[in-house]
Amino acid sequence: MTTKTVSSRTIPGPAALPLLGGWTNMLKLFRYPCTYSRWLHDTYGDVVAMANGDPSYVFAFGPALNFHLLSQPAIFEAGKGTILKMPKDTAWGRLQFYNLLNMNGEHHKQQRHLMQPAFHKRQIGLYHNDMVALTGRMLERWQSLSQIDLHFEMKKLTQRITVKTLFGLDDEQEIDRIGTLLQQLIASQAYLLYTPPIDIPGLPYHRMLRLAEQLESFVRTLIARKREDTTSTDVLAALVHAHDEDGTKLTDDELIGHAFILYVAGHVTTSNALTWATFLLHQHPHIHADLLAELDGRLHGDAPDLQSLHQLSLLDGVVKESLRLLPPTPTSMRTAAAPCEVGGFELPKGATIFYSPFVTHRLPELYEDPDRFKPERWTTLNRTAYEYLPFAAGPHRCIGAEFAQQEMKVVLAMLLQRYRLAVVPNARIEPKGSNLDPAYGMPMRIIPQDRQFECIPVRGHIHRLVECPGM
Ligand code: HEM
Repeated sequence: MTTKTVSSRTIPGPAALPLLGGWTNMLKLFRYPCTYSRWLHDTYGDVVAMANGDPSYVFAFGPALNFHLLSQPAIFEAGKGTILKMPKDTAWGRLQFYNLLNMNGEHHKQQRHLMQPAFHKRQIGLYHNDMVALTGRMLERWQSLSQIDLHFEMKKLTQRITVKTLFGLDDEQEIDRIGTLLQQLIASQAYLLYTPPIDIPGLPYHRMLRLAEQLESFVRTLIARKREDTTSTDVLAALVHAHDEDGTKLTDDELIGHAFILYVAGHVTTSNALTWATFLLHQHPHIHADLLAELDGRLHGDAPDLQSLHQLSLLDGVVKESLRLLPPTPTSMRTAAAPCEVGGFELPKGATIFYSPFVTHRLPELYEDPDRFKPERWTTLNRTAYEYLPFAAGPHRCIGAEFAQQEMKVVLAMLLQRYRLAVVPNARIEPKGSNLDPAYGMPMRIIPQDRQFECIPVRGHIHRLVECPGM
């Protein structure tokens, strides 16, 4: 066993403003997770305190500290937001309690073990037809349009794919109705930061509880249906029938909580990843042309089947590289379950430790020309789980990683063969917030695929994040 020397030095980092403490620095991090975290790393090094050296809020950078943090779940716990204090005997409390992202230890291990088969490669193959059908319907609809907000369209598509594959619904109106209910529920969470959790009509908390009850009742009915029907191939059906070696199954409350978090964790991240991948391709006409040649050569205008998805190596590189450059979860965090050591500094129990896939992905010692979009690098490059981690690493690694990559490939392959999207000239392009949403959308003109690839100049914060030849 190696003994670590613990430093008595103050942890380096930015100063905090009087009275406001570290809040202004936190706000900068939540608003600009990429540029701010990169500045912290460049200025202060691998371990940074967010305010005046306070060890309760620190940032840990680089593959070695990613490993330290993510491979020791007993010391560095996931989740632990304030929402966990919500009463567990409400519909909303149950949704939060039965949520992989908030679970730790044996409980997390057991629940994850039960959920894993629903995300096995073979099982994800069963969701393929839904991904193709819903993408095809969106592309048909685009035929009558000349301009779209690609981000809005991708959100709608991934929302539909998630609801369809999760619940196995066939009726499009029902898919949209449940999608809207889930969206309203997510949006109502934001009010919890400003308003008291008091269940009185008219207050946001009351509204949130009623929405959670509606969702709960809808999923309970579906669960009952799926228990009867052993032929369904959706995620919920797989979870309903999943069991441990000793026969243990997921309870209804657990199933409802997992269904909700799969929706929350699955669609925003994937829609942003698709938006940025498409944008990056349009800023790189040569790569765009090469990718279309690869798709033409294998698919001849058709939707990809599962087998051909594995043969499209440039498409694979494009997906990997866009997730490297603009990962939809650029930073995340863990909480110290006990006093601990990080990078030679002692941290107290309860300390919040942030880590950054984004900064790791931009380290020049790991990635040559780190700010350039070079999908071809992935034909020879091999990186460890802690050096390339758009889906995190360790026991909480994204359970939907294969699902998301399959979905991205299906959508990109179908979209690019049919249309050439061109960014509206001079559009303001700015990835912001904890999921890198394009803050001003992604306005694009729709042109039937004519292979006249061009790089159209844009303005905005994106120039600080990606070096494009034409930008
Ligand atoms: C490009 C798309 C996606 C990205 C970039 C992404 C990223 C991540 C990351 C970084 C984490 C770990 C967070 C942490 O603990 O620090 C995570 C966890 C998770 N993701 Fe994803 N995700 C994506 C798509 C999906 C999809 C499609 C699903 C479901 C269908 C999903 C479900 C989950 C769940 C349930 C967890 C919690 C896992 C656990 O705690 O054991 N994600 N994701």
